[in-house]
Amino acid sequence: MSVRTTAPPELTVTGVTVRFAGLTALDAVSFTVAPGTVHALIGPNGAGKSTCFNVLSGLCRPASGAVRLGGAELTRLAPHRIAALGVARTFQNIVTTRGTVADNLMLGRHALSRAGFAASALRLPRARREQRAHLDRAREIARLVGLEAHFDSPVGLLSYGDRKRVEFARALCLEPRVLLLDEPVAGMNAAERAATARVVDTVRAELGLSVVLVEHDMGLVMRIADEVTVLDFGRAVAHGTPDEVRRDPEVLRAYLGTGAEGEDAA
Ligand SMILES: Nc1ncnc2c1ncn2[C@@H]1O[C@H](COP(=O)(O)OP(=O)(O)OP(=O)(O)O)[C@@H](O)[C@H]1O
Repeated sequence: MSVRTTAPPELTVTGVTVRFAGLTALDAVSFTVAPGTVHALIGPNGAGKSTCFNVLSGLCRPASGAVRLGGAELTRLAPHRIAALGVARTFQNIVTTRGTVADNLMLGRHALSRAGFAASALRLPRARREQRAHLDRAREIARLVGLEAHFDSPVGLLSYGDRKRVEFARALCLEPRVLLLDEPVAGMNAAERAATARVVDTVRAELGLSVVLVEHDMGLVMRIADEVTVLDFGRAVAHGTPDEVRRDPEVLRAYLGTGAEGEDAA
């Protein structure tokens, strides 16, 4: 079974530029995600956070720049190759409404399956053993994210917060070394947000992975991030700990705009 126990490699983003027609969505953006840390990408609407996630996960090819995971070059690889190298992502909008929690998590395990379709279809002993091991691991991951009691429940019957957690667990089922979380608490109530923050702490501690987080909820970012990169109009305008970026004049300017005193900063 593919369970990684060593520390994740460093994820480095160097001079990444993305252009859409005349618009520069990312302008020579660089940052480093240290092994085993939670690194948040924040910034106002349109700053380039989603574009950056799309580059990291292979959905968008940069015009220039590089993304590396340890010694492996990820730049311009197809999404499934990037996932196989250990970078899994969640999506902001939940697409999962069909099947049980177990079914959805087993879809995540499918990419790791070695037995092959024919062996599984013929129910050969090796394939059965492998299926059993994957199911056990999926159940273990459901426990980590607090979904064990719902393991056999249809996803469509779960609360919004639980369905977001299914998406989280599905990404974890790929046994990533780096997990990209796209707005994991968007639309959640306060209790669900607090529960998700605890889950991020738990998976980081128990699985030892690095997390890259895009999130508008500043309370969550300040509570769980070790490092923050602030994007504004496609440029990385600040890096630092949550406390450092909170006090950075460039960050205040990006969020409030010049002369826009009194606007909401989040
Ligand atoms: N496929 C695309 N084609 C053209 N322009 C795009 C495309 N995707 C993003 N953009 C533009 O690139 C810029 C960065 O967008 P992006 O979605 O990355 O920002 P964001 O920080 O994620 O914003 P939000 O917080 O609103 O999700 C925006 O001006 C956006 O309109």
